[in-house]
Order: sequence, then structure tokens, then C-alpha cells
Amino acid sequence: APTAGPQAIAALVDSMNQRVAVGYKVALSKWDSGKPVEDKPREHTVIMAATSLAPGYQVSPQWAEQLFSAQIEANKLAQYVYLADWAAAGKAPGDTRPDLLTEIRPQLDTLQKTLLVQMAAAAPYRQAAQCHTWVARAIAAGAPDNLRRVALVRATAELCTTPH
Ligand SMILES: O=C(O)C(=O)C[C@]1(C(=O)O)C=C[C@@H](O)C=C1
Repeated sequence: APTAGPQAIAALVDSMNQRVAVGYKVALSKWDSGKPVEDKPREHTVIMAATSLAPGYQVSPQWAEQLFSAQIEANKLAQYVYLADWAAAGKAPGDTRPDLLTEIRPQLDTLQKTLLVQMAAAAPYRQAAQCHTWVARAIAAGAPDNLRRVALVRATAELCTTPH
């Protein structure tokens, strides 16, 4: 059987998967509030937090900026698709809505620290010849549906430093 690859890669992709899952709740809150998906000041806050925390986690600020930019792009992609589906249906699911500012963003902030810990652990594998294979298998194993798979492909772009 093909190996799943290093646990450090699997753990990192799992947390990215959790972050995209939070994007579903963000989209529900934006459906209700009518706020745009894209919030540039918040993106700036997320990236600034990542780059300033990174050295404390033995992660380079450059990689933190790149990786968290990819997480934000993946999150927006998923939100746009959820909102388009709900627009087509004329209604959104009735799930309980957590509050964006007091509940959802703090979850994303907590995940940011988890991701930074896992980035440090995964860093050595970025240059491995099998990196793309490991990442692709972690996505295939973890994505519950096609949208989450596409979002994870976006979230993991530039994770491996080797060419395909
Ligand atoms: O916090 C939000 O409002 C989100 O939509 C989440 C998020 C993110 O991924 O961190 C994504 C898009 C926004 O432009 C800002 C931040």
C-alpha cells in the first residue's frame, strides 16, 4: 500500500482542513450580515499576526506570509461557492450561527498558532521529492467533499518547494 507520508504533513493538512471548515461558518455569518467575503483589513491583521508570531515558532516570516495568504485564498474560494449555492437555492442552511467577531475569528486565531507549530514540524519535508505526493494523499484522505478538496489544493499551493 502507498505510504501516507510523514505525520507532520498529514497534521498540517488536517489543520488547513479545519480552517476551511470554519469558512463554512464564516459564509453563514456573511449570508446573514450581507458583509462581503473579502475583508482586507482583517486579512492584513491575520498576515501581520502570522509574520510577527512566526519566529517564536521557528518559522520564517516569509513562509508564514505565503502560507497564511494561501489559507485566506482557500477560505474565500470556499465562501464564494457556499454563498453561490445558497443564492441559487434562495436560502442558506439553518445551522446555528456563531458570531464572526467574538466566536469565529477567535477560532481562526487559535488555529493560526496550531498551524505555526505544525509548519515548523513539516518544514524539513517541503524539499522532499515525494512532498507533492504526500500532500495530495493527505488531501484525498481528509477532504469530505469536492469543494473542500479544491479548497485544500489551494491552501497547500506552494507548500512543497520542489517542482512537480
Ligand atoms: O474573517 C473573515 O471575515 C473571513 O472571511 C476569513 C478570512 C480568513 O481566511 O482569515 C477570509 C477572507 C477575508 O478577507 C478575511 C479573513
